[in-house]
Amino acid sequence: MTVMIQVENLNKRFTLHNQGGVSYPVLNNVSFEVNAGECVVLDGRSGSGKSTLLRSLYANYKPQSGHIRMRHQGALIDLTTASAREVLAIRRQTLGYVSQFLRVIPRVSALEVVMEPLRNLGVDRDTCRQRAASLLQQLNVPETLWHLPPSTFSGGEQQRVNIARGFVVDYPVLLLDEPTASLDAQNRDVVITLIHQARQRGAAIVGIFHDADVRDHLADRTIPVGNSNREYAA
Ligand SMILES: Nc1ncnc2c1ncn2[C@@H]1O[C@H](COP(=O)(O)OP(=O)(O)OP(=O)(O)O)[C@@H](O)[C@H]1O
Repeated sequence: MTVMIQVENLNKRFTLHNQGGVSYPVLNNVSFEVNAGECVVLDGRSGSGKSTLLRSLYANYKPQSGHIRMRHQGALIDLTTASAREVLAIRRQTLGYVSQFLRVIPRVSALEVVMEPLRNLGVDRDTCRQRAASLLQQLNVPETLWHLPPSTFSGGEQQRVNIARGFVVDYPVLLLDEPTASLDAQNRDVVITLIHQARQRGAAIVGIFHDADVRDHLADRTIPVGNSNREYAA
């Protein structure tokens, strides 16, 4: 078994500088590992820190202490000490992240939005276009929308464009924050299939899924997230 993600004694605390510096812990000594070909689901009540953990795994948040190691080109690299340049390289080649909402870029078509991560790897335009079109088709995004910027798309259409963008590269590690939240049953099943396929090709997947059905279909394991004894400090 190949360990792809190794989290060790992770501590994350937020400090609200505009609220008199009040600070509170969200993640307390979190440790776990995820192997290639495994899908683990973060489990905890609302506000327990699931998204915070996922964003920390994407190096959006810097923890106060602990380690987050990702296998990138064969070696485990600690994201908590990696340089900005290393983090960008890891995101480009190794680490995919599907957030809850699409970050809409004005004037850029849905097809281009989906193609971009593959283009950034130096893949030729035709291959990128074919791969992006195939994903948009699978996710039932009507072809009439492909050449329009997604800013006017419905919530579910934007989410499907976001999912296509997240799956256009065969990332070795995938982080999924509620990818099925605004989807109907048919499209939810397409996303479940895409996640299954990613797992089968050996991706390590960490997800947040509130839908119990989706969790049951996908979870090899759940990782409890939570801090029942939050202590506030000024
Ligand atoms: N950027 C931030 N600054 C300050 N506090 C934050 C920040 N992000 C999250 N928090 C706080 O950290 C706690 C955990 O939030 P988080 O979004 O990780 O929870 P969650 O488990 O994903 O919740 P949900 O299931 O409702 O989406 C919450 O109390 C939230 O208010």
